[in-house]
Amino acid sequence: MNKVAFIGAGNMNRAIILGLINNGVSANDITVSNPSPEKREALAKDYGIKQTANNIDAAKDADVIVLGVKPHLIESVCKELASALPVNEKCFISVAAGTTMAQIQAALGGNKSVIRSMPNTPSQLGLGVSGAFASPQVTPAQKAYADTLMKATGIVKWLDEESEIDHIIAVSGSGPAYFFLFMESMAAEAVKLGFSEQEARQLVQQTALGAANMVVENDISIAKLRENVTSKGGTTQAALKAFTDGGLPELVSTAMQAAIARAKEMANK
Ligand SMILES: NC(=O)C1=CN([C@@H]2O[C@H](COP(=O)(O)OP(=O)(O)OC[C@H]3O[C@@H](n4cnc5c(N)ncnc54)[C@H](OP(=O)(O)O)[C@@H]3O)[C@@H](O)[C@H]2O)C=CC1
Ligand SMILES: O=C(O)[C@@H]1CCC=N1
Repeated sequence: MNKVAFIGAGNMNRAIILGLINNGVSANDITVSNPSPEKREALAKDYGIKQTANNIDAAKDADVIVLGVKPHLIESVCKELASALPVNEKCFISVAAGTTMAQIQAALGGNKSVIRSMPNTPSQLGLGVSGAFASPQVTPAQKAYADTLMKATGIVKWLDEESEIDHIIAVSGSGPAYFFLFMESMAAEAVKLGFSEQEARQLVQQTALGAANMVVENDISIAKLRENVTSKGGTTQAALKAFTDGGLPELVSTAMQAAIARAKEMANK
C-alpha cells in the first residue's frame, strides 16, 4: 500500500523525493519517470529508488502519483496516464503552478481524486511549505496519506479554496527565490567590499540562517526583531532608510502580486 510515482525528475520532484528519503520513506515504494536519463538515473543511484523513462510503467502500481512536470505538460501527461491506467483508483498530486483542478480533471477524464499542492524547494531539507487543495473525490484515506507525504517535507496548509493556491505560490512557492536574490545581492556587494566569493557566501548564508532561526526561536514579532538590531542613529537605521526610501516594502508587494497575476495568466492559456 502507498506506493508513490513521481512523474518528472526535475527540481521540485527531486526536492520532494529527497525529503521523503530523509524522513525514512522506503526507497522501494518510490518510482520516478523522466524522458531523458540523467536526472532519473542520478536519483536512482543516489537514493535507491526505481526509475524508468516510461510514465505508465512508473505509475501503474502506484497509489499516489505526483505530477512534477512543467505546467504546459500536465494535461498531456494526464491524458497519457488516463489512456492506460485505472485512474479512478489512484490519487494524483499536481505540483504545477497555473494548471487548474478543472484542467487536470478534464485531462484525466472526469471527476478523479486530485490534489493541487504547491510545495517549495526547501522540501528537500524537510523545511518545505506545501499548500494543498483537494477535489471532493479525494477519500479521507487518500487525504491522510497525502498529508503524511507532504509533512515528510515540511509543513502543510490545507486550503478551502483553489484560488488560495496562487497566494501560496506568491508567498512560499516562489518565496525561496526572493531570499536567494536578496542573498545574491548582499554577497555581490560583500565581494565588492573585498571579501572573496567564498567568504562573502559564508558571511551572507550565516547571517540569513541566524536571522531565520531568530524568527523561529523567538516568540516576538519580526518587526521587533528588526528594531532590536536598529540602534537609534546607527548603521542599521541608515541601511534600512535606504531600503524604505527605495520602496522595498511596496516592491515586495508588487513582486508577489506579479506572481499571482502570472499564475492566473498561465491558467487561462
Ligand atoms: N521549482 C520550484 O521551486 C517549484 C516548482 N513547482 C512546479 O513543479 C513543476 C516542475 O517544476 P521544476 O521541477 O522546477 O521543473 P524542471 O524542469 O526542473 O522539471 C521538470 C521535469 O519534467 C521532465 N519531463 C518533461 N517532459 C516529461 C514527460 N512527458 N513525462 C515525464 N517527465 C517529463 C523534465 O525532463 P527533461 O529535463 O529531460 O525534459 C524535467 O526533468 C512545475 O509545474 C512547477 O510549476 C512548484 C513549486 C515550486
Ligand atoms: O516559478 C514557478 O513557476 C514555479 C512555481 C513556484 C516556484 N516555481
